[in-house]
Order: sequence, then C-alpha cells, then structure tokens
Amino acid sequence: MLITLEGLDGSGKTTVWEVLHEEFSDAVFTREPTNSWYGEAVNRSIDDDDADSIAELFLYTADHAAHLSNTIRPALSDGKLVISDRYSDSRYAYQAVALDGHVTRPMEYIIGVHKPWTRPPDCTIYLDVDPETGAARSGATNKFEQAGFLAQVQSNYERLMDAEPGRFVCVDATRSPEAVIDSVVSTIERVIDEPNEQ
Ligand SMILES: Nc1ncnc2c1ncn2[C@@H]1O[C@H](COP(=O)(O)OP(=O)(O)OP(=O)(O)O)[C@@H](O)[C@H]1O
Ligand SMILES: Cc1cn([C@H]2C[C@H](O)[C@@H](COP(=O)(O)O)O2)c(=O)[nH]c1=O
Repeated sequence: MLITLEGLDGSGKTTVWEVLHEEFSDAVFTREPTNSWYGEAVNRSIDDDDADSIAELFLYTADHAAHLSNTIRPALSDGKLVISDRYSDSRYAYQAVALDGHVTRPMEYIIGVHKPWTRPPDCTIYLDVDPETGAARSGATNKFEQAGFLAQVQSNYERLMDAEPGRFVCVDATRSPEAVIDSVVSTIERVIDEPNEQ
C-alpha cells in the first residue's frame, strides 16, 4: 500500500514523516525529490530562480520515474507499506502554477504526462495550512516558498481533492505538531485496517 503526504511548503510533512518512522517501523519511508542524482538535479533547479519551468517539470518527472522503478514498485511488490513525503500530486499542484502561460490547461497536461506509467497512491494525506503560515514556517527561502505562489498551489491541491475525495484525507495542520501527528497516525491505521474504504 502506498500512502503519500502532501501539502504546502511548511505544512509540516517532514515533521510528521520523521515521527511516523517510529510508529510504522516496518514501512519503507521515501520522499520526492529523492536522494538520487535525479533528485540532486531537481534541487539545483529549485535553487535557480531562472530555471525553465518546462525543463523543471521534466526534471521532477524524471526523478519520479526513477523513484518508481528503484524504490516504490519493488517495495510494493514485497508487500510493504510505503510512505512518501511528497509524490506526484506535488507536480500536479506546483508545476501547474509554474507552467501557467506556458501550456494550456497545465494541470491536465502534467497529469496526462504521468498517467500512462505512474502508480497512483492508495491514500494521500493533505496537511492543510494557509499559504501565509506555510511561507512563514518554511522561511520563504526559495521561489516556491512565497505566500502568493503557495496560494495558487493551495487552489490546485483543492481541485485535486475535489476530483478524488476518496483518495485524499485532509488534516488541519495549523494545530500543534502532536495533534497533527495523532490525526495522521490514526488515518494510516484506519487505511491499513480498511483498505477498500478509501
Ligand atoms: N504543527 C506545527 N505547528 C507549528 N510548527 C510546525 C508544525 N509542524 C512543523 N512545524 C515547523 O515548521 C517548520 C517546517 O516544518 P516541516 O519541515 O516539517 O514542513 P514541510 O511541510 O516538510 O516543509 P517543506 O515542504 O518546505 O520541506 C519546521 O520548523 C517545523 O518545526
Ligand atoms: C516533489 C516536488 C516538489 N516541489 C517543490 C516543493 C518544495 O518547494 C520543493 C522541495 O520539496 P521539499 O518538500 O521542500 O523538500 O520542491 C515541486 O514543485 N514539485 C514536485 O513535484
């Protein structure tokens, strides 16, 4: 089973993901951008304010393809629970903003690029914070961590949740870290117990 954590920069995904290691010690923990050389290329692009948006989409997408073949599919074949800090929805939400004006209907375009070969998550936990909180918590250190940009990303995540309400679980991440972690842990326990209820 594949569970993904999504949300704006600063929503607390990494904080939760780290605690989940103790709660679900048999799971495979992974993230995008990955730690591979593909992920290093992505991180170079994140730090480049002048990076070409279409080139950046395909760097992220190449990293996702390698992530699937090297980590996700082998772990799922072994029957493992896989928990990923960011996954394909990050592309659908973030690069759809970055590609606005470059291609028509950018979110549909990006989903279309992934659809023939990706492996959709079984459940996606969305950590919900407002863009100002996300930007402030993240430190607003790169081009994505800006409240104006994150407001558009938030709208895209809301579109994705509206389109697939059965896959997403929205958690109020403006609460204390302990309260957020409790909600995420109980969501994962429920999804493991009742996989078809998602
Ligand atoms: N529920 C919370 N309340 C207040 N602060 C929090 C909460 N969760 C995390 N933080 C703090 O917010 C900052 C960002 O958290 P974290 O790195 O987990 O977010 P993230 O979603 O992984 O961000 P990014 O996508 O930018 O990597 C950290 O300083 C963390 O300690
Ligand atoms: C996977 C992915 C990420 N991003 C953005 C979101 C963040 O600003 C950075 C790096 O992610 P992190 O969780 O802060 O380490 O990249 C993106 O725009 N598109 C993606 O597919």
